Amino acid sequence: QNHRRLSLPPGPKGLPIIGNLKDMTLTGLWFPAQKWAQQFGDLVYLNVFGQGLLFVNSYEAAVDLLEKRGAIYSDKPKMVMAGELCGCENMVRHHFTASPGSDRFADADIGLTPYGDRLRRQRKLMLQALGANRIHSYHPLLEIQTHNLLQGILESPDQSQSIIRRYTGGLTLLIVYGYRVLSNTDRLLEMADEGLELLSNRIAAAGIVWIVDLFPPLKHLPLWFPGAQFKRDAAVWKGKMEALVNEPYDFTKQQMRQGTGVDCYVSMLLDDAALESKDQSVDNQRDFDIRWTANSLYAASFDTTISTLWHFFYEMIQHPEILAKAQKEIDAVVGTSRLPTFSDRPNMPYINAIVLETLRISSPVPLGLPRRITEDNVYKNMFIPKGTLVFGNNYNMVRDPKVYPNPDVFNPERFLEEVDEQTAKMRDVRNYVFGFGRRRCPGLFMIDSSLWIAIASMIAAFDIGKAVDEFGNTIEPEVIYDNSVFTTPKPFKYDIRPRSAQAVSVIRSAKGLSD
Ligand code: HEM
Repeated sequence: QNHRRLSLPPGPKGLPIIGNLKDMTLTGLWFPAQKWAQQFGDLVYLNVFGQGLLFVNSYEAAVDLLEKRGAIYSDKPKMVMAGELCGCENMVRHHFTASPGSDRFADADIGLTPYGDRLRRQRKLMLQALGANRIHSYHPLLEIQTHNLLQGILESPDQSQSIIRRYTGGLTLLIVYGYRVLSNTDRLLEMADEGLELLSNRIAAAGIVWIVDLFPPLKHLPLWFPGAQFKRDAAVWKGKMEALVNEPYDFTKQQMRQGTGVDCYVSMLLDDAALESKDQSVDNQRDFDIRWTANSLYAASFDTTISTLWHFFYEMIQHPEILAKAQKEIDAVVGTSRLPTFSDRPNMPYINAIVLETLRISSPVPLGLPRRITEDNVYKNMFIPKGTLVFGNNYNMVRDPKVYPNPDVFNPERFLEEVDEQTAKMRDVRNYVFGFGRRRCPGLFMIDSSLWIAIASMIAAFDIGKAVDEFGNTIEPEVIYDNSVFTTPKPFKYDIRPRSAQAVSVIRSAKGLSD
């Protein structure tokens, strides 16, 4: 075809056969990706062993390709390792990858187009239960879970890092399954943590190119075969991933049968389904879809939430003046005799601006989750071959100095400036960090609420500053990334303490999970 003569988008030069393998980093791929964007422009193309990788670096190009041409830019990479071998095919369909045509799918999807139809069905469920008009149903749970977070930090400020991890995992288990995590050694929480570690750093990491994904016939290697370690790993990982999907889901169903459940993602959807169905039962397909979407939510919300919260702490430590200004706003609106609630939100624009700036500076999924283009395509005279993996480089977009002057500085005020409508639209960070078009993050209303209440409550209750070591020296916090998909920083030390004796009693008396 003629357009095959057009040139590919520009990018760093690769080597024969391995292509740009050496340019790929296992962690922090968004850093070189930003440099390539500055050097080569809106589209950057690389190849690894002949597999094309396209980085979409500007909002304009993301809208043109990922939204307007969504029909061919919304597929997910086929990852034999994550999907077939590790058993994640049903979950990763929306989260990381897709593996159409597997047996398990065929069972539940007779007569339907395997890819498009399932995706539409499952996204509909997620938007139904997590859409703007349902999100207020979760507010009581979010407030209670946040009180638990504050109480945990109050009792053990030195362990606030692990308390935040527990809060984040527990938050998702609570809103998705109505499951209350009451101890650090909760079994489901530990299972989920391990499953996620496997998924994002081992199984489906964006920077890792599994040899079996490049050469799918390798999946037939016998387990004992030298070099088939990936298959042995996969067999173990698969069992773990399946337990992670089934156990919490079965818990919710049991609670519902006993009449002891709370309103959560799974129970709301099962109730909706039972209302819709004539015989009051939930059909297998719906059951399957709810089960797997629920699990995807866990995976999708954990690292993203952690990333935002740790960046929030880092910025508060670096900018005591911002923390003080935020506390002043809270004291004026909420007072000091109670904690903030969602009804205070409209009256606290500065806290809102901190939430937006935290989302911007953390860009938790900096390169989006990879898509796969299903047809050859031409854009601005550049040829993009079918099968190319496509990354929406939102990390670069939220650092565009034309839209966000001094982009590397944490400055909530940028969201409070009076600007014309067009500039305000371009500055809306939610247009970037949640991705684009048909695969845009369905959790954006949830995170908007959960992040707001967590940030507002922590600012109301605590002073946060630099930690001091045993010799009295200040410890400078440092953000070091050790994840390949999300901007989750490694833990760093900080000092956190209640603002006053009154804050202590307000925190202690707030309604928590065990009340
Ligand atoms: C600050 C927090 C979050 C950020 C920045 C974020 C960002 C993203 C991004 C960039 C994508 C890929 C979109 C694309 O391909 O264009 C995504 C997908 C997704 N997110 Fe989020 N997310 C966050 C939190 C959450 C939460 C809390 C949930 C669940 C409650 C969630 C559920 C999902 C799901 C299920 C997908 C896959 C959608 C699909 O492929 O169709 N996310 N998210």
